[in-house]
Amino acid sequence: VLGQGKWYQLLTCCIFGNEASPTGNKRSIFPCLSGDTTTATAIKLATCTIGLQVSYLTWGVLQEKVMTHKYGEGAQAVKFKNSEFLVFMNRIAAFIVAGLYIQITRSGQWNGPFYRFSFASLSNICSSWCQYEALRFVSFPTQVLGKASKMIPVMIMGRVVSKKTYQYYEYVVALMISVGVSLFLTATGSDKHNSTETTVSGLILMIGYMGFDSFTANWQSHMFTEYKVPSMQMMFNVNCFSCLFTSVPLLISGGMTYALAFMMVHPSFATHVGIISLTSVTGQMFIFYTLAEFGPLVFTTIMVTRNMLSILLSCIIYGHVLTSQAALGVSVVFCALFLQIYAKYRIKQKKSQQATNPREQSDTA
Ligand SMILES: Nc1ncnc2c1ncn2[C@@H]1O[C@H](COP(=O)(O)OS(=O)(=O)O)[C@@H](OP(=O)(O)O)[C@H]1O
Repeated sequence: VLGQGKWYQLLTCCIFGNEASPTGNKRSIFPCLSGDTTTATAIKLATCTIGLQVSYLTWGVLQEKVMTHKYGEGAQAVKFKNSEFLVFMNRIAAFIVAGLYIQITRSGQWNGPFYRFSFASLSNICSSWCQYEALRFVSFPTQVLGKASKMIPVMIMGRVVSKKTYQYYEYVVALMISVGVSLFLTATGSDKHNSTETTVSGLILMIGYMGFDSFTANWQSHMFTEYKVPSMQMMFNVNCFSCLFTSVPLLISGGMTYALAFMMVHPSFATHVGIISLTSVTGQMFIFYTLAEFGPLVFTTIMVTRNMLSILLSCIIYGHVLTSQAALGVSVVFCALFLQIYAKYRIKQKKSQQATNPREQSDTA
């Protein structure tokens, strides 16, 4: 009787999960983007890049505005001082949207043990915490510069988490992108006004950020391949744990009461938070779609080149001239991306040649 009860089923699903459906993660968030041809893959990749760029560009600008803008009039104007609340709002919005999507499309497919999603949630929260804490010891531009080399830890973590092996050219590409983005960011003045001295604590927190961040993407990718988890279920499950992990400290510290009272007094703050959460939701939809379709390395490449592309775009729009160092940085990054595409094409060509050759031999025989 116990073995057939609803609660028993729920418990086993949480611990062991359901059996993976063979079409699991093929149920895409963006059903219009289907197909495996080169053109279809290129369209998917372009959509992921644009989606991540637009979402996180708007998100970044608004988040900075909310944290630096003073709400209220004259001498009574005050700044909002609780970044943890913004992280919580982003997670709860993502949780609600993913839940509504699953409910409306009736696509609930509970693949994989539920508790295993908590690992990605915990490491994501830890990476966010390290990132915000590091800003007390290193300047924001220095942090952005440090993140430029994030592809290498993602590759190392890929070996640890999923025993993934990378080709030599992929390490070369990662190194070239790290160097190119760093060259570009230092040339465009992104590392000027470095008022905060970089300390050992800052360095340790940045290493912590890289470790947790690379674990998150690799673990999610592992869950996608191992259990065929659909992207929206990943978003729902990870954010379910994240809501729990972020709300408890907020409630204990009184941050939740402070933030809700701030919202009541300054309705424009509530509007800003709503818009940030919305951009965070679209950002997460693109994160999980990109991870499911292309894996953690491509996802990190898009995120790493994100800052450079946005500065480059503003230079093009406003007609700013790039310094020779910045131009060199952009050239190195584009050469690396070209090298990656070319190497993948050559490998694919070699594989198809190897597959067709035996048939040709048997035909002639
Ligand atoms: N894999 C994965 N899963 C879920 N969420 C993720 C993931 N990677 C990045 N993020 C969230 O995206 C926000 C921007 O992250 P980063 O600052 O690390 O991005 S960047 O690499 O510097 O561009 C940031 O959001 P906040 O935590 O709300 O600040 C990250 O938590």
